[in-house]
Amino acid sequence: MSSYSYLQMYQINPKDIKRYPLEWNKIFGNSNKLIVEIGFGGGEFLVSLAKENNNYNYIGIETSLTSCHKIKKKLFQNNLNNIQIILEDAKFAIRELFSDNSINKVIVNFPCPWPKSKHAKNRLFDEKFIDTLSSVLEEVDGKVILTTDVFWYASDVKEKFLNNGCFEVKNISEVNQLPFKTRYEKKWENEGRKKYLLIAQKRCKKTIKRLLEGDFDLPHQKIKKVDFDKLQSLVGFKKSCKNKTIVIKDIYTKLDGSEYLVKVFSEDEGYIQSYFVNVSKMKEGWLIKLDDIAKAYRTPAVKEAVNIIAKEIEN
Ligand SMILES: C[S@@+](CC[C@H](N)C(=O)[O-])C[C@H]1O[C@@H](n2cnc3c(N)ncnc32)[C@H](O)[C@@H]1O
Repeated sequence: MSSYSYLQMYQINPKDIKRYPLEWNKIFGNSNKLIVEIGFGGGEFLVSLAKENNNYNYIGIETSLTSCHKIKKKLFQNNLNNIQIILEDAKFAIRELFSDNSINKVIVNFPCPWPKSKHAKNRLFDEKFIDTLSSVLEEVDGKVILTTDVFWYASDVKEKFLNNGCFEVKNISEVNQLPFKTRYEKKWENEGRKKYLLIAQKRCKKTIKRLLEGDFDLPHQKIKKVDFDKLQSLVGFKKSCKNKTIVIKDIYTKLDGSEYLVKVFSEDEGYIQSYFVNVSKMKEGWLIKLDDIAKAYRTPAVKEAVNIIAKEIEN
């Protein structure tokens, strides 16, 4: 296992990252091609794939902490060091943590289709995510392999890949079984459902704009004096502008009044983070900064939150 401290099996600590996207070759300690599975669930597929073929590096991305715990056990049991696990929303992780032209295959097995139109925003494959894929997949050879039990979902994703203009998409085909059975495959088999395979292959050169570009210094501001009434009245503050939203939920005070913690929720293009901004007394004036314990990516909304708090409370 590599000595990179920001990737301790699955929890990335943005505080330790000096450069985005991540340098996966250095993390794995070799230059093998990358295969990413999104939503690996029980991890059956990813672990079997990594056991079978050691010539690739594998990355699993999941939003479920339980799934990450489960796969971690399997990695230890099988002594596998060619898999890294990321606990994160794949739409964010794939865009911010992978450079252009860096992933050989993205595999998605039985994603939730979110059938109701009011839930459509939760579907993994939307126009923006497909645009991300058009940049991070390897040119010419890079592929997305989707298996689903829902035909309309496969058709919908196919149309989105075609509309993007960067992909050659094969006809949706019915498959008997995956090379390694997943929990959901078993579940749908027991219900007698069919399985559909969609393969989209990248056919262009593309780059996209990322949130985590530029400077990653700890966001901070200094002011001479604090207006404490204004500070207390910040609870409930909300501001939205240019794909960013900042909401202040609460303020906690140290008993001696020398330090305040402002609880913030912020959103960049749909990616939500929650963290504290620290307001603390210095020898001269006050320092407003992202709190040291915050595990927040230093996105534009996080920087904006620090700037807004400083501006709003200055006396
Ligand atoms: C229906 S389950 C399928 C699990 C597994 N692939 C299987 O076939 O058994 C979908 C999985 O995707 C994960 N998931 C959903 N949205 C995600 C996202 N945006 N990023 C990463 N994982 C996601 C869920 O936590 C869940 O474990």
